[in-house]
Amino acid sequence: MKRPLRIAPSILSADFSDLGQDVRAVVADGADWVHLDIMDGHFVPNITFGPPVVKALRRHTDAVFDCHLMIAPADPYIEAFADAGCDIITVHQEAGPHLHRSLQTIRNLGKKAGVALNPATPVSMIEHVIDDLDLILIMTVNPGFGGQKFIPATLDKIEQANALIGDRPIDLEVDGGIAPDTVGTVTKAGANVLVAGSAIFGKAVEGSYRPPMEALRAGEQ
Ligand SMILES: O=C(CO)[C@H](O)[C@H](O)COP(=O)(O)O
Ligand SMILES: [Fe+2]
Repeated sequence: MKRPLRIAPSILSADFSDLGQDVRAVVADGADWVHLDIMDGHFVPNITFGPPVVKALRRHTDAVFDCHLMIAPADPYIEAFADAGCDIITVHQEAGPHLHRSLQTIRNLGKKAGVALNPATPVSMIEHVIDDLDLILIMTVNPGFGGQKFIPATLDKIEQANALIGDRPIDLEVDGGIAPDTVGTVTKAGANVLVAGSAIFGKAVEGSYRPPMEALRAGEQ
């Protein structure tokens, strides 16, 4: 069963002084989801924003908010992000000792549950929670910053995650260094959700995000 290709622009590379406008623009130009990077300055060496900003952005669009929590611990904040308007809540496997509990908390709040794996974390770490997942996020850079170079060693993990998913209705997302020149290999390996920040917000053509998103779609293999 082939999963549909989705483009999820990461607003980490958007204009932080005018996020509402950039979110509206990228959705109007054809984004499937909006990817929100939540960083705490502890799990990753960078700080972004929390539930109040998610809530403020929620007023600008009905698009799916794909929320990537790079925070540890995550559990105390899951409900706040759900209430703020996240649709998909992804926690890192490395963020705490009770992944199964985190995923159940997310689903019990009526949200889709995702797990993210850092480049050094093996796919085998999530074998026993596979039926508790709606999304697997394979980090293709070390989390914390936009504009980094894709790590080719993560391709094997995309293939392994794709095999683990099998026919289950689970999205396979990649995040970091995704650009027209890397889309082919990651989609061939099985990824169907492409997160991209700098390759979309840094590549507008005459103010439109449509051309860079079309360039990503065109790279699918
Ligand atoms: O989670 C992230 C960083 O931790 C971002 O989603 C990701 O880096 C997007 O940026 P780019 O497409 O520029 O690599
Ligand atoms: Fe992300």
